[in-house]
Amino acid sequence: MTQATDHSAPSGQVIDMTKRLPPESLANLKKAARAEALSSSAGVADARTGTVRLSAEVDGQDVVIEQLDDERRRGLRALVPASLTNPDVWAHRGEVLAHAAGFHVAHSPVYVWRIVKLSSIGVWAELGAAWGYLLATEYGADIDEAKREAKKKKGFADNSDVAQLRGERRQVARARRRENLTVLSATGFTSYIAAVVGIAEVWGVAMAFPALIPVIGVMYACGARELRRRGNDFVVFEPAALEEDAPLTDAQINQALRIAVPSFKEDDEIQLVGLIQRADINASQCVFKLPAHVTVSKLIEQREGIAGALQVDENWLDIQQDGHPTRCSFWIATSDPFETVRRSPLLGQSTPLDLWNDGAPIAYNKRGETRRLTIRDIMLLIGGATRTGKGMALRNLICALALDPRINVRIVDGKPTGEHLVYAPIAATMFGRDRNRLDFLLDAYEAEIERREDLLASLGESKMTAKLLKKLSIEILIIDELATYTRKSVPGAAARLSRLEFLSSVGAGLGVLLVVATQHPEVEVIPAGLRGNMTGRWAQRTADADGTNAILGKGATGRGMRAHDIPRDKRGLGWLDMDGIAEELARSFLIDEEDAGEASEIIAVGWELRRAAGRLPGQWDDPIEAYLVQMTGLSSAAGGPGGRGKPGRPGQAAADATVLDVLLGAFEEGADRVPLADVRAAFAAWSADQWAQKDDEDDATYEGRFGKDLGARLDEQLDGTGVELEPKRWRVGEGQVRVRGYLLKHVEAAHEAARKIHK
Ligand SMILES: Nc1ncnc2c1ncn2[C@@H]1O[C@H](COP(=O)(O)OP(=O)(O)OP(=O)(O)O)[C@@H](O)[C@H]1O
Repeated sequence: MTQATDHSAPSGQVIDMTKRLPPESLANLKKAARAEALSSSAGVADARTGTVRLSAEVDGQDVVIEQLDDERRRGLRALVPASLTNPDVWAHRGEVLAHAAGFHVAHSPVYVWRIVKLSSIGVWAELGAAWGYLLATEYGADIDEAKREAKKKKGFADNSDVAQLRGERRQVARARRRENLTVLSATGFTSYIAAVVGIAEVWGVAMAFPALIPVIGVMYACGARELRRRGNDFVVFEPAALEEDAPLTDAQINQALRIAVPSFKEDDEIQLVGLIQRADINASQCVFKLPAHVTVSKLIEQREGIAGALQVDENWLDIQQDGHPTRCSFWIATSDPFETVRRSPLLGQSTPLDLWNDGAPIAYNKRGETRRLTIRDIMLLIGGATRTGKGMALRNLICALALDPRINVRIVDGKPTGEHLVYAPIAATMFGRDRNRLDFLLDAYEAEIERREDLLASLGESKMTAKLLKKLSIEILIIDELATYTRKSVPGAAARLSRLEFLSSVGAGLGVLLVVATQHPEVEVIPAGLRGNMTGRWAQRTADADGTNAILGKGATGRGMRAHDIPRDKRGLGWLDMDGIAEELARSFLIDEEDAGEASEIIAVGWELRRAAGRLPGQWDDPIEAYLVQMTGLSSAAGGPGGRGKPGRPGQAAADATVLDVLLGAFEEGADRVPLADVRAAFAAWSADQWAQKDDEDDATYEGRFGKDLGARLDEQLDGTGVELEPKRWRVGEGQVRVRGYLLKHVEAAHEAARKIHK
């Protein structure tokens, strides 16, 4: 019995807490309780739950929760080995039995034929032996020999010896036929035949069959003995376990290892630890010990051969060391373990996650185990061809990040699709396709790294720890389609790459993390230096082996990680290579935003959790966004005004901004003029599609196009005001370099004139 809880309530009043919970929390609680009960050793709902007794039922105590005594409840069960009470073991045994029964029934005509054949051999051999005994045929050889001797020695036939032997044979044969045993056997045999015929006549042939079973059994044994005497192998019943679709047995494993692993010799055998059990609807698993001279690593090397011997795809097999080098955890599926799409465990989550300790659930491996990315020191690289599931991988990650308010998420999209806009409400920073702004963001990150170094030094810490999370958030920068910013032809790519490399090398210890995704896994886009710092790598289907190696590192394909062989229809499946776990195939969970709005749901929960914690964009002083606003006049917090991934003037909806607003925002604080280069940067940050330099555009063409478009848009906005706004020239620095740009007083005048007319 558990102890009554001390509290101050004067009487045993029952409060129904469930009535106070919101419906989805109640549903989650029920789900958790069910899961907890099901995971109990008995696996039934009442195995761990107890009885609640109210004060009316007990003296002197308010509420008593009586829990079943574990020891008493288990009773004898504690003495029985766990493998015998494990329902998965029984399920597997049931499958083996059912399969064996089906197999042998299907093979019964073959068995009947073999038994009849063997019995016929037995009958024939025994009749021959009886015949020889009764006629004393063993004299035949002696008589022949006597005949040959007589001819050879005297030159003419003297058959006296022969006659003597023949006489002797007749005498012996007659004596044998009169022996009691012979008479009895003959009488018994004829009576037995007469009885069988009688039964067949009276009750039918079917009833006579059981009466024939003993004689068939004897004849079968005689036939088997005869074949053994002749040295012939014979098999009547075939082992059901070795059939292609048979459930896993130790016989199968032994046979497969003998075929595929050279060091596993003919007389070697595995030793099962516990029993084979069902692991999933389509899989079995077991643990076994290997002979001392065969290690698990040898089995892993020969994975492909073992799979072939067991007649399954290599990816349906999982072999892991379990403790010492000769103890193996073996898992095999009878169909593709990644066939079924699994939904994210984040769906229905309503409480904050602790990604520092528990990690973000991003994928499942073939055994169905959840793979978690601990947001502590991870730098993740996701690569793969187009439409292979990189976006889904990021969705799993970002949705989990949204649910931990201690993490600042910054998303820089290199693609025009806007697929990440759904995350804007929780994103501390979010913008797309603006490399100038990314450069500013990297400036801010470098400053943040310095700030953190100073802070840690002042606190006497050398790196980020869980305890520091209260003072310092985790910063995570996610760049989708890295190539937009780092391809060689992109202006500033080399400098940007080296800054990203720096960030990935020093950030981890300071809680500044980097995640990049690309569909161009080429050395030019992800050089070895950057890739080497990425402690997590996830290669989804790539175009070729070079692409795989560019993501996973040199020699990855040689080690069996052939991401280019992943089937096209298995989107989201990839080779995951993370520090701390063996490289393995893993498929991202499905979060269906397109048809079911699931990402929006999770982000809404994250938004609420962050709002309550005061960690929504705008609710806290963000030095990084402040720097971006200072440099560009535009904010990209929560995806900028309106959450459209386009930076805008702080406090203004991006959709409503005018070219004059953006131009005004391009002036640095206190500056009376702005050079055209900064104006172009501000416009590109506002709307990259329209104002940023295109990849195939040289500087002169871009500046020409920009000037023309800006002039036209300003004229349009100033139409009817009588005001004209043109760039001016001035000289700067010692060299008196000529610069073109706008003067603040002109822009302000134009802004005011336009405001009046459009009011
Ligand atoms: N784990 C998964 N389970 C089921 N479907 C998935 C999974 N991962 C991706 N998909 C589906 O595959 C398709 C492509 O996914 P996604 O958009 O993530 O690919 P991508 O590599 O980001 O594409 P792009 O190259 O266009 O950016 C989508 O329809 C998505 O729903």
